[in-house]
Amino acid sequence: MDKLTIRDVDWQGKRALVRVDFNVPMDGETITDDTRIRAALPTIRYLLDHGASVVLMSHLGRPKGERNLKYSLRPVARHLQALLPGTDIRFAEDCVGEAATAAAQALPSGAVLLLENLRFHKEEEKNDESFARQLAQLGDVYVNDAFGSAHRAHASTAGVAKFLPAVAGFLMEKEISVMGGALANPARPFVAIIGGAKVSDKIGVLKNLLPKVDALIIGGGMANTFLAVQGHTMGKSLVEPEAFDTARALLQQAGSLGKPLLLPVDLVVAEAFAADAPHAVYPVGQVPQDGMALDIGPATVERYRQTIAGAKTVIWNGPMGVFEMPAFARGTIAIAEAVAAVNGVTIIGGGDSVAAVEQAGLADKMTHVSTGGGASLEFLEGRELPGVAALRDRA
Ligand SMILES: Nc1ncnc2c1ncn2[C@@H]1O[C@H](COP(=O)(O)OP(=O)(O)O)[C@@H](O)[C@H]1O
Ligand SMILES: O=C(OP(=O)(O)O)[C@H](O)COP(=O)(O)O
Ligand SMILES: [Mg+2]
Repeated sequence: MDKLTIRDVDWQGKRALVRVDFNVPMDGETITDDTRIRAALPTIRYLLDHGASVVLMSHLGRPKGERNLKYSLRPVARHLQALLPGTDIRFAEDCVGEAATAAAQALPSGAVLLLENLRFHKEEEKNDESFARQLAQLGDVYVNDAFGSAHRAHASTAGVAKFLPAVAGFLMEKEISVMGGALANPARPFVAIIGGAKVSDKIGVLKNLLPKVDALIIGGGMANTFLAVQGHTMGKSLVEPEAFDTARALLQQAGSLGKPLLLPVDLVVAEAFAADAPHAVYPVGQVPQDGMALDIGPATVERYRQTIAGAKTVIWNGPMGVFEMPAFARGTIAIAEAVAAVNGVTIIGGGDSVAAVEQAGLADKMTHVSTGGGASLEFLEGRELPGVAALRDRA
């Protein structure tokens, strides 16, 4: 990587302001997968071992600029304490203002302060300059270790780098080098699998991804929008009409490139978005008016499995269904098994996708488990990520 890293800084007596991606999947106050927290530990440990104090900042979920304790990072601070026993871990109720400033100033070397959710302030996602300056006041050197958020140009991922020396953490460095290496000249067939719920967020990436891959497999919430564009009734399923034009253009692009773009042929349809909702398998086109497609069906799994089995490189982001509910986890687990069995390079990324693969016990069967979903897609697209661009170039 052509960026400075934490190895290039003398940390003795300095306060490191570190952007991490602690946007972990939660069930109430329980962290259901702590991969993203554990992935930041090498950076945190290095800084502490080299005489720094560490101020951590992150977002959690999408609280839309308002303080909402449902999205508090306090449970994450407790978990971090369990992962780093013997380390002084503190928590500040706000990421800016008096509470944050006083706590940062009082922080002795060897101690860690986690700030409350950055997205409790609308200025974060707006990349507001004065908000970025307030964050910058909390440290001497800025470290970005939040690969999972590096595709966002927010105050904590980009703006803050204007006001402090800015370097990469070990996770950021590792993600960029592993993904860059594996995908620079991918062995073929190269198959991308895309699912999940951030449809309008991620659909734009597919346009640049399609020419690079040999087949594009679409499942999960993402598939519903494509099926709707093809004229199928989707009942009460997650569908994003604002993404219809992009989906239509992609179907055309796939046709003119002669690239297989695989969509579900059957779906697991539930009567409600609930773990115990009555559900049944329906062929695409027969989803009842009041039904919700919450997983791909068995015939779809079989088709996807065949394409995956022949792949030499696979990149996967986004679960095939609402895997958090066991009744709708089958498609995701079956696809995870198919990817795990591939004799080639397999990269799975995304906070929720990684949780699903961990839950299936298949994470160590993958070549690389990335902390970034949207970030890895944009990286793969060939874009320079704003969170990386903002860091200091190696001279
Ligand atoms: N058919 C579907 N309808 C609604 N939500 C879905 C569907 N399929 C998958 N999801 C949801 O998508 C979420 C993950 O999406 P996303 O955040 O884009 O993936 P990742 O975190 O892996 O990048 C999961 O919480 C899952 O329940
Ligand atoms: O969870 C994340 O991305 P992912 O769901 O694509 O893996 C990142 O923390 C970014 O979150 P955001 O998509 O709300 O900016
Ligand atoms: Mg996610």
